[in-house]
Amino acid sequence: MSLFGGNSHSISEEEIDEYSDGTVKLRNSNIELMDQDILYHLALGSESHDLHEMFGDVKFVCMGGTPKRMENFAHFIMGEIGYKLPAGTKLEDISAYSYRYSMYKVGPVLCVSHGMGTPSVSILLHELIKLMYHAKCQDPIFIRIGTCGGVGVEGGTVIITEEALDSHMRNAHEFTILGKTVLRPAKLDKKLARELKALASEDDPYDTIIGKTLCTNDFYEGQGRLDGAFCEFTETDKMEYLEMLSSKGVVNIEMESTIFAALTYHAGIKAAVVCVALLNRLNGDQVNAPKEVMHEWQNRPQTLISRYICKTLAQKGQLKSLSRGSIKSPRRFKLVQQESQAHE
Ligand SMILES: O=P(O)(O)O[C@H]1O[C@H](CO)[C@@H](O)[C@H]1O
Ligand SMILES: O=c1cc[nH]c(=O)[nH]1
Repeated sequence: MSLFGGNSHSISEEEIDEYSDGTVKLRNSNIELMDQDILYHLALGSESHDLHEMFGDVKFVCMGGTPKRMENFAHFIMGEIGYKLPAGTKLEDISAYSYRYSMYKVGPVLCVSHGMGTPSVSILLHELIKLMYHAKCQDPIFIRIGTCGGVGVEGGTVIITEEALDSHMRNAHEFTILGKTVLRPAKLDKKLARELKALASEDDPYDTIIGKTLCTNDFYEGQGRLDGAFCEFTETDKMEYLEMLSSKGVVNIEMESTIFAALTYHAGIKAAVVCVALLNRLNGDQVNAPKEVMHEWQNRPQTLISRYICKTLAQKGQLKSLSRGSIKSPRRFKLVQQESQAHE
């Protein structure tokens, strides 16, 4: 019997046909009937802003927990794809006046902070999916660039999620809608995950692996930590739990992957989750690596995603046009191309 019973709505073959022009179709007919759609938490609206003009060229929507990480990523990707801002302008936080999320646009790349945990990511995804719809974006890809705890995996390792599991080990996300439980499949794009893995280089001074990710609703008790304000289990209980996770192929734990996978899949949008481990949970609970070390670690998923974006744009012949003739780091990109071809 299907995990999703009668209340799930996974995409059928006919529905996939709906997406064949590449634009994002909303599965909510109410939106079309509204005079305007206010994307409240992004400080944008379908009448107050020309969303097609502002965002119609977006191809990659990259998300991560903190505003600073996403601002850094925006600057980094700008250099990598050689994007030049119009003269006299600087990178601005488009959603600054929402005081909720931060959003930066670098040509076809949107960089958005999502906060911590399911409710925060869920609200953002509803509004970003509607933004893609209003802007008539074609085939956007959503990528979460995060941090996590490794399970048998050392700090600094980059982990690409192949399957997101909830705390009951289901490849699904549980919603409560009108007081009823609705389970939706939490499917990420397997081909995209493999493509990302192929962009890891043997010269990278760290490992990049693919595995299952456990998504929890809490950082402390929910992830089996002994160091929260409360703890009603023993160290032995914790280790048995982590070993059980490991025996089922779980390599990391974080807090957004199932909702991210479930909502993007429900919208027919290809998605991936790439996180760097901040510690190996088999060795402890406290995140105590030095700040500079953690900062460098957090660049690693960004490097992988940048390789993917550069490769995709180059394949479409769009890399040079972004920089109006000058690719800032051609040597680096050539290297990346060689690496990915070698892996293919
Ligand atoms: O680094 P980010 O993207 O915030 O993700 C991870 O870090 C937070 C916990 O510290 C959780 O949101 C978890 O999923
Ligand atoms: O252990 C960790 C580290 C980062 N993020 C998490 O959710 N858990």
